[in-house]
Amino acid sequence: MLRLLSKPQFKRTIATMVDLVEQSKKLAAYKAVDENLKPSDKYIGIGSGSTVVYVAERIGQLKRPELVCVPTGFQSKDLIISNGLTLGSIDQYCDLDVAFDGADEIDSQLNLIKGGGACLFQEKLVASCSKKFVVVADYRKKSPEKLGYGWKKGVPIEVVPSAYPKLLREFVSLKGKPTLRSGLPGKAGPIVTDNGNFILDVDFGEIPVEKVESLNSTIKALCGVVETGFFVNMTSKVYIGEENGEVLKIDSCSKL
Ligand SMILES: O=C(CO)[C@H](O)[C@H](O)COP(=O)(O)O
Repeated sequence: MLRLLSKPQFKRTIATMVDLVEQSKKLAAYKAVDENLKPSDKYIGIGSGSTVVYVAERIGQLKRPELVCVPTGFQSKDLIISNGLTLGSIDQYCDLDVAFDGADEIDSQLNLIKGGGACLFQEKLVASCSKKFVVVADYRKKSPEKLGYGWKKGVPIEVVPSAYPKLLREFVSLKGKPTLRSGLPGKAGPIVTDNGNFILDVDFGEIPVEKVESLNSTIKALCGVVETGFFVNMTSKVYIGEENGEVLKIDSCSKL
């Protein structure tokens, strides 16, 4: 029988759910750092988002002043500095030992959708400069069969501002539903990325694992596209914090 929760009960339930998600992010991030940051590593990529906050926190606790951390955007730079880590930039250090980052969705081949925080270009640059790309996420991000199953906001695509009207048309021809990401409520008009570009969120519905790579290539070939939020064949390992407090570790041999 359906029982309605009182307002305080509802608030407590939401608070418990939020705690559970935060806890799972932290457990995944700590384990990923502990298992992947080797004593010989020196150059580290630090991604963006709320899960990577715990990656930076953990690395900060290790007190390794020799580490140089390369950010994927403004938030990430701030995280590096506030955790007492040494900041580098990708144009100084383009040969990284390992990069840690979050994801918006993960399929069974470890393809990702990223860019929920509008940092996808620099995230992909840093990931592609890293020997190992380690993803940290909570249990809500798993969509083994189809990207777009859990993540309903569309695939983030960073575009050159002057090209966006032409790209809106082209995404419709590709059977997508594009939306120019708005800066509201903080800013009237579109979001402007750390690279001075716009973000189009394009809803392609649910995308089967075997179609991700070709869709990504088609989008990349359009004039005006800077980068897509699909990360294909890039992920070395994924650490997922589960609801029960365990951390699921997946690599290319043990797919999701
Ligand atoms: O791609 C990203 C930002 O552009 C983030 O890594 C992604 O949105 C995941 O963020 P969170 O850890 O907060 O869920």
